[in-house]
Amino acid sequence: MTEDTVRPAAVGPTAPVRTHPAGPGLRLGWSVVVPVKALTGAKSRLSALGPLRPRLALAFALDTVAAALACPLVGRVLVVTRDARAAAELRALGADVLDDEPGGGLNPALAHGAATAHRRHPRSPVTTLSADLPALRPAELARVLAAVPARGRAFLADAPGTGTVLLAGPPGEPLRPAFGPGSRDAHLAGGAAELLLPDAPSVRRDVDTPADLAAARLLGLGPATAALLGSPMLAPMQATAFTYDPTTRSGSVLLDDGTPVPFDAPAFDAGGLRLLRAGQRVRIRTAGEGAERRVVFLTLQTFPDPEAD
Ligand SMILES: Nc1nc2c(ncn2[C@@H]2O[C@H](COP(=O)(O)OP(=O)(O)OP(=O)(O)O)[C@@H](O)[C@H]2O)c(=O)[nH]1
Ligand SMILES: C=C(OP(=O)(O)O)C(=O)O
Repeated sequence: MTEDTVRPAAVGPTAPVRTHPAGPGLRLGWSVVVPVKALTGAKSRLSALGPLRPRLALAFALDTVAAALACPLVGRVLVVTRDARAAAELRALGADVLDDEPGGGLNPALAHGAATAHRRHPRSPVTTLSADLPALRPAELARVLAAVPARGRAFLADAPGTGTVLLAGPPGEPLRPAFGPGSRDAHLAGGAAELLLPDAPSVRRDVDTPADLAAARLLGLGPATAALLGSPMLAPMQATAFTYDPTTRSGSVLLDDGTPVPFDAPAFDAGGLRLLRAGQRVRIRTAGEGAERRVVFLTLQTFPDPEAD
């Protein structure tokens, strides 16, 4: 079976462009449902960022929602979250916020958000949008939404091609979300059409890992994420390896003023090293202050830094 035959529902940039019969004064537009996990548990694969991780998850959501609200085809953004801080900051941007009931995780949250959107705006098509798209550009989102066929559900895979960043459907049609590992295949198997757009890298660039963050930087980060990562604590600096435990892949470095700063396995892994010896000169990035300060990225001075501008 060829790749094409296993994608019977695929549509591409030549698919008919959907238009909406918006009369004068009517603001139909897409309803965009954005799920935002409670910040304390969000983005666990970015744990190398230590205390910065929840703030980064919020910055991703702020940049995603701001870009969606700036998209000309979007009528409104409905955030689904149980996080009070995320709710307040995203509401201030102009999003509507729903509580994360029934609290069963991502798919029930999305089904709840989509059902509410259908009820409140029955003539609008509905799409989900992941909240971890810090490089999202409004014009690229418009290109994707314009390519959604008028009938049936359609989805856009994430940049690695295994997950899903967006699942869309016509007014009134339940979205039947199947997010989670391998969701691209699950949505395809469930009968949704795959959108095959060559030209929407910022919509597909979800950020789960430090390498994803480096890729998003190259596309251009939104203002909230850029401001957070531009903080002086995250600037690269030199240090000296002090301790290293190969069983836990954690240890500490000494800054050039003699201050020890710890690192854990995700920070070590982010730099691509296999081992470290006391006394080696390293290049690091740190986050947090005082006793909270820790190394979030570490590599040998001679190795490339994937986060480098
Ligand atoms: N409302 C809500 N959103 C969720 C939930 N779980 C995940 N999300 C959101 O769904 C999208 C995709 O989730 P993931 O990429 O797995 O994000 P994550 O769970 O923060 O990241 P990891 O901890 O690395 O898996 C993001 O917008 C998350 O904020 C949930 O239980 N409720
Ligand atoms: C939940 C998903 O996101 P991620 O792959 O980013 O965890 C998904 O793609 O279905």
